[in-house]
Amino acid sequence: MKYSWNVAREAMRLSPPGQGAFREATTDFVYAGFTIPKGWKTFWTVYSTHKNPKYFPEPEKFDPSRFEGSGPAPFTYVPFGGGPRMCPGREYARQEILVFLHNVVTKFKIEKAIPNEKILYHSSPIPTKGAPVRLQPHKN
Ligand code: HEM
Repeated sequence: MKYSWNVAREAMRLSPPGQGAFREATTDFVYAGFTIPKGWKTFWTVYSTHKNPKYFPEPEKFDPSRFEGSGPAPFTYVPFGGGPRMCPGREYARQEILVFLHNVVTKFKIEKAIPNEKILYHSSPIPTKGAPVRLQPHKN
């Protein structure tokens, strides 16, 4: 189910379920010209990392082929975080997403009821109208 997972990954790139997390600087460091002193709280963001055109050309375009081959460079695609505190539920989430996708796609034609529905980001992305869909069972 490589292609299905690439589709899911591209969806999580454009609309990450989690927006990032806090970290405490364990030492003084300089990032992009800013000095971050030891002990400061920092927030790493998933959303802006995923939209970096250096790593994701045409970042607004939905393109699952980005994940083919060796895929994005390390720490440029981080829906589950990275490093020692990376999401321990990521493999379970992958299985859940793929099982759900498989059942919906093989059984139904799915269509958004509100094509350009707005998404609000209250930490997690929330479709303003609840993302209603029309499902039509396949004929065969
Ligand atoms: C699409 C689904 C999910 C996404 C996008 C997601 C994303 C994340 C992110 C971004 C973090 C922070 C990682 C960091 O600070 O570096 C995290 C942490 C965590 N996630 Fe998930 N997660 C998902 C599903 C799950 C599931 C299904 C579970 C459990 C069954 C889970 C359990 C946890 C736990 C316990 C942490 C804290 C880890 C720590 O601080 O050491 N997550 N997740």
